Amino acid sequence: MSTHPHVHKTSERPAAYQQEIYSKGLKGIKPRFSFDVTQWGSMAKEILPASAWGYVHGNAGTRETYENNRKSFKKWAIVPNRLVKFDKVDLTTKVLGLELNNPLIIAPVGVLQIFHEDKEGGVAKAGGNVNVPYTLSTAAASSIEEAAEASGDGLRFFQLYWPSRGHDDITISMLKRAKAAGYRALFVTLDTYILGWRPDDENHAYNPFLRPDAIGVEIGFSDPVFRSKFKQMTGKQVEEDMSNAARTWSQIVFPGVSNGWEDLDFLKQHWDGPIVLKGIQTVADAKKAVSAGVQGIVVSNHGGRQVDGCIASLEMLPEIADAVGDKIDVLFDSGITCGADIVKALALGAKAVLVGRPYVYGLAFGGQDGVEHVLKSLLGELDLSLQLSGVPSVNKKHLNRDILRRVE
Ligand SMILES: Cc1cc2nc3c(=O)[nH]c(=O)nc-3n(C[C@H](O)[C@H](O)[C@H](O)COP(=O)(O)O)c2cc1C
Ligand SMILES: O=C(O)C(=O)c1ccccc1
Repeated sequence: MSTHPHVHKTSERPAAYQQEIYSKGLKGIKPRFSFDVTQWGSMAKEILPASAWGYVHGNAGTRETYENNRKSFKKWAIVPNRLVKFDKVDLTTKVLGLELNNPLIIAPVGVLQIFHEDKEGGVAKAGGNVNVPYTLSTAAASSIEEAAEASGDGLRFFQLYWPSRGHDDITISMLKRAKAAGYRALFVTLDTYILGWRPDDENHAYNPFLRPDAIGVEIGFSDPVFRSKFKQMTGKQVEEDMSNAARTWSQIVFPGVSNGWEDLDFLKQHWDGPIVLKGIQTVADAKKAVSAGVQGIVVSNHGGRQVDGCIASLEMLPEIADAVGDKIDVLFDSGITCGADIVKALALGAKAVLVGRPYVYGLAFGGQDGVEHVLKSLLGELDLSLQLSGVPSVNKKHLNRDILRRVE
């Protein structure tokens, strides 16, 4: 595992985004995008076709898990400290053996072409420009190599939708490609071996993975092993029978059945680098992750998109962090909308957080620039919130539960 820090593009603290905006204001230049995080969704909704909006904003069942995620942040309130003298907040954190400038990671989201032509490459570039690692989804609308090229010297991770063991050859092929293309960690998503019950998508009869233009299956269509397997099965190239090929790929990466803990040895054999299990929700599973010898977990319920009626991901975070936080890197996602939410998740034990929908909204309303705006806004607010709460760094010795009060 390499411990080289990635390229540090800017020495400016994230809060400087605010000064930049005010300086431009003096010259009569108004900001291009709203700073009101509650508006980002509606700005995206105005632009997107109803099916695409339904897909990104949609959730499992009655949306209860999603709402629980949102409510869980309001059950904690920040309690600031006074007369704490320090220069600026140190936002750096060491995760998976990598020095991150910021405790923020771009969550893997599939089929970004639906939202903007800048798609995966634009998001990866935005991340690189603001020192936020990018995670490429297996369900991407760009190939592993294409996204890597766009990402350039930006830090990037690969998210695996893990085929059943009968397709180990395809899994190995994806892992090899990701390694060769410079992805530094493997995020294995455990909660989505099939898509959840999603009324928004069902109402639009819309599965972004099974579009006639086959834009969400790029990683499969560009995979030499999948291509030759498909040829063997059907006698055809994928381009000659796109809908059949897309369905076949989708059944491989969403097989409907989970692999088991015992199968993780296989991934460890074929991935030379850190492995993170995404979708952990119990202390028992977190402990199994430690025993399995992986480097990290993401405490996540997939943003409320998979199982309805679930506990908020944030509710589970403290006990999971207490149980395994000193042994592996505990990351978090599901429901983060603003800088203060990031403060809370970090204080409750996460070393870094992933965000999904906020940046997808940014992509929809502003392409790469919109994503940059969202990431800079989240980081800017995080920076100022900590400065104004008397918290000099995101290190656990400064940022921990002492800064929060439970306020049911
Ligand atoms: C439109 C959409 C597509 C997603 N696609 C993937 C994916 O391909 N792989 C994955 O591991 N997670 C996927 N996720 C889940 C995110 O990685 C993340 O867990 C979730 O969005 C976090 O919640 P948040 O949106 O509230 O930040 C997707 C989420 C959304 C909203
Ligand atoms: O929508 C999702 O949550 C998801 O994981 C996904 C992404 C792309 C295609 C299908 C499912």
